[in-house]
Amino acid sequence: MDLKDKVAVVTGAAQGLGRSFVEILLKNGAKVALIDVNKSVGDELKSTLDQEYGRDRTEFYTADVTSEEDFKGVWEKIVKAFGRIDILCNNAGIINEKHWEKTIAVNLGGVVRGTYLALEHMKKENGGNGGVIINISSMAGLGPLPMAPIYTATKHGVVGFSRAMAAVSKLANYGVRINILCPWFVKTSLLSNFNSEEHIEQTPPVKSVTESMMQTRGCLETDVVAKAFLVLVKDESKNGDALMIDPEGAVFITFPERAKDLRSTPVSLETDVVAKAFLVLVKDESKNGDALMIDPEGAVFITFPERAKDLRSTPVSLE
Ligand SMILES: NC(=O)C1=CN([C@@H]2O[C@H](COP(=O)(O)OP(=O)(O)OC[C@H]3O[C@@H](n4cnc5c(N)ncnc54)[C@H](O)[C@@H]3O)[C@@H](O)[C@H]2O)C=CC1
Ligand SMILES: CC/C=C\C[C@H](O)C(=O)/C=C/C=C/C=C\C=C\[C@@H](O)C/C=C\CCC(=O)O
Repeated sequence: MDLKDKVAVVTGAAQGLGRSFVEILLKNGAKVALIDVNKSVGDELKSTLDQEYGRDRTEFYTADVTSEEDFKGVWEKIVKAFGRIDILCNNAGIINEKHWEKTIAVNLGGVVRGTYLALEHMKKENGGNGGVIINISSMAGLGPLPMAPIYTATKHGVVGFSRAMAAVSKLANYGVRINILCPWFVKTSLLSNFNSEEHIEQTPPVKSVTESMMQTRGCLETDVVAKAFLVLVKDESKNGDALMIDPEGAVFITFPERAKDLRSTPVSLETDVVAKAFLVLVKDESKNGDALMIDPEGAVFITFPERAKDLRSTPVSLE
């Protein structure tokens, strides 16, 4: 995809990764509508971008992605102002394990809302021009972070939802690609706020797992993650793909095509199988964090990769 004169929308655009996605889109010739709930920081960025790129390349809109009225309202303003939207980056996200309903509303609800708004505008059956949607997950969307189970759940949800919607778009010939970006820890205020504020109630051993991960392998800079984002925007062969990036580089994840393709261990059951399967999970005291899948062929314990890094993948160059 050539980005010259294309129109992009980025949520959570005022700082951190969202700001880096805005800047790499501008550097590649696109016009960008910035959406963020933080008006003061957003206005400040808009004036900075005006000086560097000119006033006609960007607009800033204050909106909360958890609000249908807000998000839909600014979406309609953006279409009116720019005439079209070709790219959407659902980037807005928070981490707060105590106020977990809000975390789910922003990290998953906001992605769902943005994806649906974009598909209604972009899909060819509605007279749209097609386009691409990049949903920002995390490596916590590929492997569980013990100190952030809610955050992990929302990021796993972004991966599952995006892969399912990419399949819908392909089957229905929407002409819209939907891809997922899964970064390691990145130096932004989300990460620093998380470390400094009491978002969660965790025992020391749980906290040390995450802290040791950052200490041993470091954190990414936003501009490196933005290069991975650009690969997902521009590569028109990618739909339903997840690009994972950590200090060792970027790799496309190879997911099993179907649940049946996951590695597994059979479990014997007789009649009344679903209740029997339930009882196995209740009674077997060796099981914790285990998933028992049951279908007409029987019941199997799924063998998940221990860590995101253990998933099959294909390296990609970001130069
Ligand atoms: N920083 C990290 O270590 C990683 C971050 N991510 C994800 O990347 C995305 C961006 O994160 P960061 O740049 O680190 O965070 P950040 O906190 O630096 O920036 C997030 C932006 O989203 C905005 N925002 C928050 N809630 C919103 C809402 N309801 N409506 C509209 N805007 C809202 C904030 O005002 C802020 O400007 C998030 O989805 C996060 O989960 C993924 C992996 C690693
Ligand atoms: C605690 C969350 C802090 C910040 C959230 C940040 O926004 C983010 O999304 C960071 C994600 C980083 C994830 C990094 C690696 C995840 C690996 C998973 O497979 C977890 C698996 C096990 C942890 C121990 C290990 O050896 O990897």
